[in-house]
This record gives sequence, structure tokens and C-alpha cells, in this order.
Amino acid sequence: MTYDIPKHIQRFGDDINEQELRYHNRRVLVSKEFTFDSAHHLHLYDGKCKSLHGHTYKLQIILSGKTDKRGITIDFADIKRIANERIIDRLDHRYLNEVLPPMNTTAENMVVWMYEELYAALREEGLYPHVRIEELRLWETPTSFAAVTRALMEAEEHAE
Ligand SMILES: Nc1nc2c(c(=O)[nH]1)N=C([C@H](O)[C@H](O)COP(=O)(O)OP(=O)(O)OP(=O)(O)O)CN2
Ligand SMILES: [Zn+2]
Repeated sequence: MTYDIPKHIQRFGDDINEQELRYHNRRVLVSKEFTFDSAHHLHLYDGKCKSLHGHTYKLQIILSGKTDKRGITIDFADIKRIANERIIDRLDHRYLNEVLPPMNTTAENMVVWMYEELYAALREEGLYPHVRIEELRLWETPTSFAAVTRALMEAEEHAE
């Protein structure tokens, strides 16, 4: 069975009408989640996590930006591409102590590194100059996460 889309809701062109402009240029949050599996161990730590073990990590990226005329803040596909290139593909099925810069591989240290990577990638690409990182959450287990927010990172910057 075929269905003919009524003429008044067929929208294939690039035009935008007065009513639709109402939703243009609004600051909105968008989020995308990723998982990756990695091995690590902690040092300076007395407990089971000083031994080599693995996690299925979950990373949530929350960005904000202004909607363009299509109603898009930043294309989810671009978030995926940037996150995969800069973070996920570098850590998935890797030994974190070996592939991350020198750090104790806690969720806290890792999420700060991830923020810096993502921040640099967005600036370098220049595709979405109005897009800001609002929050990154990194779950190490289903019940434990570390997070950084833009406010926390900016406060650090100004304290230096
Ligand atoms: N503040 C932090 N504490 C701990 C970290 C960390 O990154 N930041 N990391 C670890 C270990 O890597 C450990 O693997 C994870 O700890 P934990 O949540 O205690 O693990 P469980 O398997 O017991 O988690 P449940 O979800 O409660 O079963 C230790 N501490
Ligand atoms: Zn661990």
C-alpha cells in the first residue's frame, strides 16, 4: 500500500517558513553515549583494583549549542565520529595504563583527559563554533561514575 504525503507537509527543500523560525537559534542540550571495554590497574591504591582487571566503561557526552535552521545543534553522527576518533577507538580493548598519558587510571583522571581531548577536537574542527561541552560522565561500573562539567573545568582554568 502506498501513502501520498499531503502537499502541505511535504518538505524536501531548503526553505524555512516564518512559523518554523520560532524554533531556530535555541540553546539546547544534546547527549550521546558510548561503551568500551578496557583493562587497567590502579597504583597508589590498596585494594582489589591494584590488580589487573577490566571494565565495560560507559561514557556520556552532553553538549549544548544553538539549533540551526534544520533544528540541529550538532549532528549526532559528528559527535560519534569525533568521540570515536579522539577517545573510544584509542581505549577500546586496550590496556589503559599503557595507552593513556601518564596518570593513575581512575575514572576521575580519565574523564578529565576525555574532556580535554573533546575540547581540543571541537576547537580544531571549527565546524560547530557555538557548541560547548556541558558535562562528561564516565561510568566504571554500573554503580560508579566520575563526571566533569564545564563549570568545574572553567573554574580550574581561572584558578591557575
Ligand atoms: N573514586 C574512585 N574510586 C575507585 C576507582 C576510581 O576510578 N575512582 N576505581 C576503582 C577500581 O578501578 C574498581 O574496579 C572499581 O571500583 P568499585 O566501584 O568498587 O567496583 P565494584 O566491582 O565493587 O563495583 P560494584 O558496582 O559496586 O559491584 C576503585 N575505586
Ligand atoms: Zn577498575
